[in-house]
Amino acid sequence: MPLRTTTAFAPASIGNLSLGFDVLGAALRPIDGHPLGDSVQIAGAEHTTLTVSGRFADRLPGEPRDNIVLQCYDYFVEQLAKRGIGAHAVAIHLEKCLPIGSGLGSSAASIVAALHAFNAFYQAPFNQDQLLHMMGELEGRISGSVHYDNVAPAYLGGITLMTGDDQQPATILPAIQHWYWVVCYSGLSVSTSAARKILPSQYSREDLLTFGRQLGVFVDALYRGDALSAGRVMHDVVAEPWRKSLLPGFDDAREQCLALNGKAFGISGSGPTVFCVAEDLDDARNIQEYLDKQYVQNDDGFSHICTIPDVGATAEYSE
Ligand SMILES: Nc1ncnc2c1ncn2[C@@H]1O[C@H](COP(=O)(O)OP(=O)(O)OP(=O)(O)O)[C@@H](O)[C@H]1O
Ligand SMILES: N[C@@H](CCO)C(=O)O
Repeated sequence: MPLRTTTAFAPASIGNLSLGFDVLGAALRPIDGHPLGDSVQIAGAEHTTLTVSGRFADRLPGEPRDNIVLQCYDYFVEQLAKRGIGAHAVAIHLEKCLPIGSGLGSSAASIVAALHAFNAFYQAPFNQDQLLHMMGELEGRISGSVHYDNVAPAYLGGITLMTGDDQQPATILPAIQHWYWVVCYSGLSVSTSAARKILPSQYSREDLLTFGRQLGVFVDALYRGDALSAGRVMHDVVAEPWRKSLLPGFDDAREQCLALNGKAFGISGSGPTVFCVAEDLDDARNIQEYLDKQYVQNDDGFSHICTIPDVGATAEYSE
């Protein structure tokens, strides 16, 4: 059967959700209907090439070999070879719409779109958990340590809980259906690897107990649809106290967004994007307006009001 041109899309995501450092993540879909994420197209070719387009394509490494998408291809081909499957040369095109170092899971969206597209192109040699494991490995190369809290929601959709089990790296939790998630990217860039290096290597017993309690309460609250309890425990004792120094205007933004009826406020992934949960669309619009005026620092910045989609990455074929 001839291999058909394949295009995959993977959405932006929030890592950590404040209370779940490295173990919770959520996919994002703007309510205005415009997709927020990266796309990768694969077509059969004589030589393997990578081309790029999209709003943030000019911020990618100049050398194609340094692009994580080409590294995904090499890794995918290695894994195919282990199963005795030969690879074809392909023309790869990345549409890079997420800003790099934004906290919106930009590298994860490229990785997920690429590996989902390769897998679909080769007619699904890997199952969902195997592919997710590969995505985590590639994300680890970029950020300095393997963490799934962007690749898992970008691939699976929903709110995901990382299990620590290679056989099934993530499981999907129920989302609070009426929550709006306002995300605002300031326009600055924060390197995930640098934002991990500034964190302490050890934490106090008090922080350990807070982390465990919050995570337990949050998961229980999601299963019971208890928005009040879920929102109340969204506090970050692991990263935010250290990372907020990298985010100009963070404390003011939190104070104002909570005063505008925000139910929880925090850093998206390693920042500088922040998120605020609102229960009402008018509140979400007021919060967005405030963040656009006060948190955005330059022309690269933007904001969206989002919900959490049930579906993560998608793939389609064309002739
Ligand atoms: N396709 C790609 N998309 C994003 N980053 C890429 C890509 N290819 C290579 N890179 C490089 O990977 C690194 C990504 O850095 P980092 O992990 O800080 O960003 P990020 O994934 O965009 O962040 P975040 O998860 O916070 O959105 C940068 O050095 C960037 O140049
Ligand atoms: N959990 C990761 C997410 C990075 O986007 C971190 O906070 O370092």
